[in-house]
Amino acid sequence: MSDDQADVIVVGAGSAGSVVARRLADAGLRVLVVEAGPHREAPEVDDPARMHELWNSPLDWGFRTVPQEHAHGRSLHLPRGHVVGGSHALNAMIWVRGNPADYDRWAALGNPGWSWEDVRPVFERIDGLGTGGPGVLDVLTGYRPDPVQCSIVEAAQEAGLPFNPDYNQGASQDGVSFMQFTIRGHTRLTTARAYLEPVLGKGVTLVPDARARRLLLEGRRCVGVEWTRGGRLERARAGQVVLCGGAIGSPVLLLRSGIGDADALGGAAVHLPGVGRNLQDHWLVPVIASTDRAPTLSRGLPHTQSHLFWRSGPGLEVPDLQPLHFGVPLYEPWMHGPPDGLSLMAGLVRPESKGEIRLSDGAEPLIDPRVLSADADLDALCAAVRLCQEIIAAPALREGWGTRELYPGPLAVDEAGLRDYVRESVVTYHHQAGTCKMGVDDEAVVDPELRVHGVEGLRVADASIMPDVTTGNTNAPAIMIGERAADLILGGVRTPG
Ligand SMILES: Cc1cc2nc3c(=O)[nH]c(=O)nc-3n(C[C@H](O)[C@H](O)[C@H](O)COP(=O)(O)OP(=O)(O)OC[C@H]3O[C@@H](n4cnc5c(N)ncnc54)[C@H](O)[C@@H]3O)c2cc1C
Repeated sequence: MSDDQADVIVVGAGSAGSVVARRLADAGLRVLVVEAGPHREAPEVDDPARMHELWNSPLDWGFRTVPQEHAHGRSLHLPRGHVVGGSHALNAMIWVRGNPADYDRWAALGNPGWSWEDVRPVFERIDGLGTGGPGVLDVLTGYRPDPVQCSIVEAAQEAGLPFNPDYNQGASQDGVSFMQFTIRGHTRLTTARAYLEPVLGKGVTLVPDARARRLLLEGRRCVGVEWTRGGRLERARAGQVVLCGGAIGSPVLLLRSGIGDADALGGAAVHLPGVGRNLQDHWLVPVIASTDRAPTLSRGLPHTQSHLFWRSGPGLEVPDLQPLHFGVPLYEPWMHGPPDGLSLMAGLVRPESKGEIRLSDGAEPLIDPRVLSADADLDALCAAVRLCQEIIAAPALREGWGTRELYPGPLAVDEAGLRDYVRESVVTYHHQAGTCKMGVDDEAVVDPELRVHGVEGLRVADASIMPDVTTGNTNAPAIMIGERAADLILGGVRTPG
C-alpha cells in the first residue's frame, strides 16, 4: 500500500486492534494494519489444550519485569502475544465481561459513555450473550467439563461458596462457576480470526512481521507510522493512527515517539507525564495438591475450566479474588512433585499495587509492576491461598481424588510462612492494563473518546486505556474497547446486532 492509500493506520493486530480494523473497514475506510508478529498457521495456537507451549516461543514477546522488591527480588515473566491475534492467541480463552461496578467507576472518574449501561450493549454485540442471537465471537458454554473440574466445583461448594451458573449474566459474579470460552468447534477463536481475517484484502491491508519504531509527528499532529520489516525501514502516512499495541506495546511506542514525561525523556515532543504509569496487573499464587490418579483432560478444552469470584473480607463492594483451577500441577521451576495433581491458582483481581513502564538505554523497556508493594494485596492473596487450601481439603477432592496439599503445604505452617510463600511464588495473571489511562486528570493519556491528549490524529484503543483494571480477565474488556473506539472514530454509537 502506498502512502496515500490508507485512511487509518492501526498498530497491532491483537484483541482490540483486529476489532478496530474490521469495524472501520466495514464502514468503508481503507485500513493499514501494522503488526510486529507473524501471520501463519499455528496448530499450537489453534488447539486450546496446547497454550503452555506458547510461552517463551517466537510467538511470545517474552517480557520480563525488573527485579521485584516485594517478591524476593525475582524478575517475573510477562508473556504477550507476538503474532496476528495478539495476546488472544496466547491466552486461556476465558470470557469474563467484568463487574458492572468497574465500568460505572470509569464513568464516575470523568469518562462519559463508559458506564455499564453504556458498554453492556457493546458486549452483547460482541458475544451475543442474552440477546438470543449470535455475536461475532462464539462463547462456549454448556460443554462437558473434565471430571476433576466437577469435583473442584463441588469441593468449593462444600467449603461454603454458592454455585454461580453464569458469572457474566447472573445477578452477581460471586460464587464458583464453570468458565465460558472463546472457542469454536474445539479451536481457539481470536478476534483476528473472527473479525480481521474476513476483511483482509477487502479494505484492510495487513503488514505482518512489521515492528513499529515510532509515530511520525508534524508538530502536534500524528501523520503516520514508521516500522522495520525484514531489516528495512518502512513508513506510511494516514489521516488517523490508532495505537492497539497493548498495555506494554502502546506506552513504549508513545515514549519512543517523544510523547511522555518530558523530564524522564530529556525533552518531549508532547509532555504527557502519565504515559507508562498506572501499570496494574492481577496476580496468582499456586496452591498445588497431588491426586491418587491422573485427572483425565478433554481434547479441545483448556486445562482450566472452573474459577470462582469471592471476597477476602467483609465490606468489599465487589469480589477481589478470582482463583482459577487447573487439572494439572503447575509447579514453579523450584518446586518438585509427582506428575498427577491439580492446581488452584489463588488469584487477586482488585490490586492496589501500581507500577510503571519506562524506556531503558537498550532495546527492552523497564517494566516495574511493583507487585505486592501494597500490604493490602499481600493480605488478600493470603486469604485467597487459605480459601484454596480449604477447597483442596474438602471431601469431594480429599475423598474423591485423594488430594494431598504439596504447596504451600509445610512452607505455610504459620502466617509468616504463608506471607513468605506468597512473595516467593507470586506470578502474573497476565492482565496488564492502565498504562495509557483514559480520563481528564493530569496523568490521563487519552480523553474519554480515546484521543491522545495534546496530539491530533492519534488514538489509543487497547487494555492500556483502562483507568482501573477490571474485576476478572481482561480480554473481553479489551475487545469492548476496540468496538467503542471504532464507534467513536465513526462518530456514533451503534445499537446491538
Ligand atoms: C498467557 C496469557 C493468558 C491470558 N488469559 C486470558 C484469559 O483466559 N482470558 C482473558 O480475558 N484474558 C486473558 N489474558 C489477557 C488478554 O489476552 C489481554 O488482556 C488482551 O489480549 C489484551 O488485548 P490488547 O488488544 O490490549 O493487546 P494484545 O492482544 O496483546 O495486542 C497487542 C498487539 O500489538 C502488537 N504490537 C505491540 N507493539 C507493537 C509494535 N511496536 N509494532 C507492531 N505491533 C506491535 C503485538 O504483537 C500484539 O499483536 C491472557 C494473556 C496472556 C498473555
